[in-house]
Amino acid sequence: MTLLHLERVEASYGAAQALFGVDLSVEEGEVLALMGRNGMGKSTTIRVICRLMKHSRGTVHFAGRDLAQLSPHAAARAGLGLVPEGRRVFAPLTVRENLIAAARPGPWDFAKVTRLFPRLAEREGQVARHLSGGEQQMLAIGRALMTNPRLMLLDEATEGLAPVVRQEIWDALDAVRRETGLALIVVDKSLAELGRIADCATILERGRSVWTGPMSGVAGEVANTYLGV
Ligand SMILES: Nc1ncnc2c1ncn2[C@@H]1O[C@H](COP(=O)(O)OP(=O)(O)OP(=O)(O)O)[C@@H](O)[C@H]1O
Repeated sequence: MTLLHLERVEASYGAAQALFGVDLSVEEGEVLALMGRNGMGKSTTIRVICRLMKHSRGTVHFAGRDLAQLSPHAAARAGLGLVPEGRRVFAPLTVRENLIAAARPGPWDFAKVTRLFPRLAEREGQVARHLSGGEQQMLAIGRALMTNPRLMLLDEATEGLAPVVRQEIWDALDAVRRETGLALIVVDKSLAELGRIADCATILERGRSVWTGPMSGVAGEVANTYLGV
């Protein structure tokens, strides 16, 4: 079943149009890599899906529902779990408080999230501002999982982290998708790491979807033309 479907979506920042026609679909249990060079509209697309920004044209449907009139809060309640750019956690709260504050009913709870990220279990009483960057990112992912989303969106979840920590996060996401079949949209610069986890890809160029296909197709001429790699 199609979980998320965007058709000819356009969106602007004031007078500056950023999206000119984004089409994408995510099926239940599917991992979609949203790709494109810098400034091509990936984060804006994520914002539109999560209702942090309104679209001016086109349609956004999630689980059969038109999202046009939804607030960000209502979108979260409808099952969209965002891990935003820049590791947003509540700095003065402990790891446990951060997780519990996000909790909504479903299979993901404190025990399950801390089994996925044992480092969070070890630091459950520590305030978030004293965590390392990687631990803060694990906490941001943990918070999104605690909302028990139907679709989790990760915008540059491993940016700026050491390779060993990146690996730990990708392994955890891989386990989430294998064990629970949670659908994901992942934005990341690393083609190799996306190749490990994504089933399919949509590539944006200047705010438009220009290529959609299986992740294995993002190689050779496609990667060269649209991603410059
Ligand atoms: N807050 C903003 N105000 C005005 N324009 C913006 C704003 N944020 C992004 N833009 C513009 O919208 C376009 C798409 O930006 P967006 O951040 O969605 O791209 P991106 O593909 O996520 O890029 P990156 O890989 O660099 O994060 C760009 O031209 C960008 O300059």
